[in-house]
Amino acid sequence: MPYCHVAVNTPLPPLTYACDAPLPAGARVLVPFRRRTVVGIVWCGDVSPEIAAEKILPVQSVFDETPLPESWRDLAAFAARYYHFPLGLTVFAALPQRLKETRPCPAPPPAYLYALNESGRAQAEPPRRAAKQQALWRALADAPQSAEALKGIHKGFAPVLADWRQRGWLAQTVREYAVPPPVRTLNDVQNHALARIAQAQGFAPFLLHGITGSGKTEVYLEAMARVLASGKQVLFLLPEIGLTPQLLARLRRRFGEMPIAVLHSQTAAKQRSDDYLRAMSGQVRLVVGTRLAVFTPMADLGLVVVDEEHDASFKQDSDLRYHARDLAVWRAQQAQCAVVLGSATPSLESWHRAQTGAYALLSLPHRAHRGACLPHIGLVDIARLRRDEGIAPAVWQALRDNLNAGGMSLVYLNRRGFAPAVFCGDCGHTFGCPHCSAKTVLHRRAAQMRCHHCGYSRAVPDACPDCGNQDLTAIGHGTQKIEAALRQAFPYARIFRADRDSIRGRDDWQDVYAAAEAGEADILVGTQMLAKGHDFARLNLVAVLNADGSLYSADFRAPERLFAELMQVSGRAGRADAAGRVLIQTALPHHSVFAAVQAQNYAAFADAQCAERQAFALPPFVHQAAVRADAPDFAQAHTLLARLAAELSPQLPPSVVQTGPAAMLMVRLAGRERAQIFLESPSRRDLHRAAALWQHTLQQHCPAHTRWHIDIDPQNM
Ligand SMILES: Nc1ncnc2c1ncn2[C@@H]1O[C@H](COP(=O)(O)OP(=O)(O)OP(=O)(O)O)[C@@H](O)[C@H]1O
Ligand SMILES: [Zn+2]
Repeated sequence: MPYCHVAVNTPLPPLTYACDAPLPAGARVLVPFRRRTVVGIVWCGDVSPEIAAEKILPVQSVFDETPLPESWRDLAAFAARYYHFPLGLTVFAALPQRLKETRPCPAPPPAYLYALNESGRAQAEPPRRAAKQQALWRALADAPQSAEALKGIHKGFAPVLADWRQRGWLAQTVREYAVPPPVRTLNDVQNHALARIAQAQGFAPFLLHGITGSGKTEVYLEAMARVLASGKQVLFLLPEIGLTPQLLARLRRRFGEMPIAVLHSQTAAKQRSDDYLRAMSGQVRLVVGTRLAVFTPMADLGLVVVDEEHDASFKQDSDLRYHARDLAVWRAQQAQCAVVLGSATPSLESWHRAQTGAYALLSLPHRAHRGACLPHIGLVDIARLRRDEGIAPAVWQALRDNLNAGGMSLVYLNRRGFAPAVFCGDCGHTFGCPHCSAKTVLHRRAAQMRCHHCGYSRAVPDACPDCGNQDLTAIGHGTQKIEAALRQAFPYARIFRADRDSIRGRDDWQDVYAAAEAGEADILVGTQMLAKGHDFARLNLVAVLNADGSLYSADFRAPERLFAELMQVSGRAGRADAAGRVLIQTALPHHSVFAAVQAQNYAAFADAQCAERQAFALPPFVHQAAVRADAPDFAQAHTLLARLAAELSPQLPPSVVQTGPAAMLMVRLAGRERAQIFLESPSRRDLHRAAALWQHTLQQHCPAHTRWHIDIDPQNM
């Protein structure tokens, strides 16, 4: 009897089942597991059993679906190995919801074109009184028609079409999509970058470093167009908030009716599995999405693009802690195609690779729109200044002047809610989250105090729980409070706020965009949502209200992140004809990050940071892994790691340095306290050996109250 290995959604390695005939690897099956029936993916279709044959249960049923291709299985296997995460869990993390369910998930039918065939033409037209049917008939006699086109002629076309097809009057062909001609001509530097990408043979990683507004997106679009025109597939990854209606509209403009799979966490389950399967079968050639889209099976991948490659949202911070950019590069290598990582402020990891020659560097040093230049960046020292509603007098003045002159302004702060802290002026009581080492944030409209880390919320207290004082003070400013202050100061201005509270669905975005794009907004107030990727011609003033927060952080990536954030948001100003101006409020105007931001010289900043990282033996000069444990009580997590560290230390490869255990920067999260150990080595192989050792040990020695995980290339401390 044949046996197979099946990956199921558990930490166990693939399990052995019996089957009637060898099964194709990648097939979706139902298998009995712990007295339930679960979905599994056949990992090896024909194996010899390692356990007694009578103990092996049979596969219950095999879905009649196309198996997941080998390239996809290799990707999942690689991710499981690299991130030291169980294969079964990795496989299921990479599948869309519908494919994890115990029912068939048929592939959606391809898009067809319909036309009358010989026998159809031989029939009489429908009678005149059925005017709509007659219109359908004529269209079908005229030329092949898509379902959308027919719907435009007659909303109720479907039953009519079905009837005619049944009578054998119709021919149907799978619809082919051509790539429309380019919308605009690229400038010389864009063309140069495009040519390098287009000429690449085999695996070819590029770092496209282009300042904000330099036309990187246009380069991606043209590189994508060439690959799509050749019939191959393209994977285009963007950060969580880069997937805006504006970008989708740009893709539509460039690629016309060509189907695009758009995959992100908010895509409806049915749509996601449909798109997934369409990409797998090659029906859809262009896949656009956030980090999870990196797992889309694509049979004929010809190009991978990662926009804003430095963005932290490409790294998943739970379960399978993968970095979508890094997996994207791996996929390009697997498919032997080009991969373009683009950014105005590349991650130091990618920059370093471009410096050492591992990636080819392409540069777009100027803004693309003729006449647009980089904005002027000014610092507003707020250490000694009195601020009114969190805004310095110079910034108020600039906003007022710009409003009077008919300009559009963006007020940026990285803090949603009304006020970041509420406290009691009498006894000093502050309102922390009971589950995290964080303060709760006041959301005034919802009349709640919320924790932005775990989602805890409570009603706004009437009085201080310690001393009964009813006069509680809200300190600091969130987007809601700033919006209120701006509305009061400029009652006639058209003000829009965009943050995760005000923007829930696509329509909310659409409203803000439509207004901003049409130049019908005077002031935009918002968080990172507004900082990235947008291109509003009238926007000529950016005010950054709180830039300093992260400079007090102990995370060595803080300056890199702040620089990127400030360059991004500054980059929204002056992208078209209006000259741009940026004002950054800071209490630390002499900090070196601000000098670099003012100079708007990424290369100089990156080289200085790299020199520092090298001196302190930090990434990208060493590779890191974090081993973390969390428990109800810090001591439990700490003790476990300390004990195992002492045990494992003599077994580690000599190049691996092990530090800790120490508390995570935010110790308490959602009721658990967290400790971590860092493993560092200049050798990837040694690091992986050490991580495997830890994984193996923790699997055997972790007490029930403690959870653990390994984070390879951790981005958070
Ligand atoms: N060759 C060109 N000729 C004229 N205008 C161009 C050209 N390329 C791009 N643009 C325009 O310049 C602006 C910036 O282009 P694009 O959005 O592609 O830049 P980007 O580098 O992707 O921007 P960012 O990273 O800041 O989001 C857009 O308004 C775009 O339409
Ligand atoms: Zn919390």
